[in-house]
Amino acid sequence: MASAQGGGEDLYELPETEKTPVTIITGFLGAGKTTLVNHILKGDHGMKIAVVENEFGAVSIDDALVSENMKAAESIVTMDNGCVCCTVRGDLVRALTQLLDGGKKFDAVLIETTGLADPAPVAFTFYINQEVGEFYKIDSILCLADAKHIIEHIEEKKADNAVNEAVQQVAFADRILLNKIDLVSPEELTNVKSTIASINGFAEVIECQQSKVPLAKILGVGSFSVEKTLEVDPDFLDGADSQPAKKTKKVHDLSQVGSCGFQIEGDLDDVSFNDFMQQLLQAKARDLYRSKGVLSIHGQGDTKFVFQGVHEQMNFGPALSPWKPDEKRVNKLVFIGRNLDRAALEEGFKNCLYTPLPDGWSSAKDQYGRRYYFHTESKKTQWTKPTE
Ligand SMILES: Nc1nc2c(ncn2[C@@H]2O[C@H](COP(=O)(O)OP(=O)(O)OP(=O)(O)O)[C@@H](O)[C@H]2O)c(=O)[nH]1
Repeated sequence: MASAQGGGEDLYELPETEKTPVTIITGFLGAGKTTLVNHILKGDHGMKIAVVENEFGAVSIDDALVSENMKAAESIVTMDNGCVCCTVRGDLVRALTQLLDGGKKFDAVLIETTGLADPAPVAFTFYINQEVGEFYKIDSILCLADAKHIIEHIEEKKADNAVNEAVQQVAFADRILLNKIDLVSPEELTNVKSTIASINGFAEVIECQQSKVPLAKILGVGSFSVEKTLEVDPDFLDGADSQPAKKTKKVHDLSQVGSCGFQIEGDLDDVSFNDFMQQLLQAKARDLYRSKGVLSIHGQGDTKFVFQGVHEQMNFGPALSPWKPDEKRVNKLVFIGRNLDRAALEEGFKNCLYTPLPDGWSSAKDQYGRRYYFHTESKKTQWTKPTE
């Protein structure tokens, strides 16, 4: 068998203390993983940290949302070729070996998995791949849990042979950051803590907001233990000494979960966009796990807007930097969720594009923020946008 930290014979030459510690950051979509990565990078630790990122979604938005803080990372490798747990032996191995090829020595590596990743195959990579196992060791598997939404995801029914990613993420963690406690009542907090404890009674649970936790509690903690992992998943190391294909486990079934990414050039009409999002949330907040966008709004000069949503929770505001003078105004939007109607979403988004009004028409907003249209000469007034 290949090297197994905390057990088994170690066939690799590099002593454990020389290996680069890797923190695997898991947690369902929108739980606060990127917020945690930013918190770590901004920390006053003097460590050289590399980040391996993985996005589930056709349009890459995270770059626009986190670029400023990411400058603090020594190196960033992005894997956008599907989900890290499904392509694990390809993308992840490549990303980690790419860091080695760069010749820099890092004090820590953070792997931010997608919210839909099953952490087991990610951790397994450290045992199946000789080069990865030789130079890296898992320091800890951290799971971000959104105190407001995690129970919903844990209770979600899956096909018999399919993994519930939210359960797996909690089960495999050796540290659980129970985030967004500002969004729950004390009773809800107690309830979510007992649900987590019923899945994983071994991991330390740290309550937090905005993923803010003392770094000493999460980095260099050496809390990953292969023995504990084997308690959760007795088959964890099956196949580690032979072919990866031997490891047949529950399937990672994302058949109903999809990512819809759209890009349109131009400016958006703010009222139309608001209406579009409100209607979407009214109809689908439960199924809409995650939404992210970068927008150019008509009448707002060079301000670039970003928004981030987790179910019905939406944050909207100016981006870290404005549109550059020569930058194309491309609005990007990504929705991730269950049973999403791509065509309807695309149509709805396209209808938000600002188009000039016909001659003589003007518009204003009433006291409720609703837009109405009026003809400057005839004084005709209407709610719908005039076409001529
Ligand atoms: N109210 C509240 N919002 C939070 C908290 N922590 C993070 N958020 C917000 O939750 C949203 C999602 O946070 P991210 O850090 O992007 O979550 P993520 O897990 O990286 O999301 P994915 O990469 O899409 O899976 C953002 O809008 C954050 O600002 C918190 O403690 N309270």
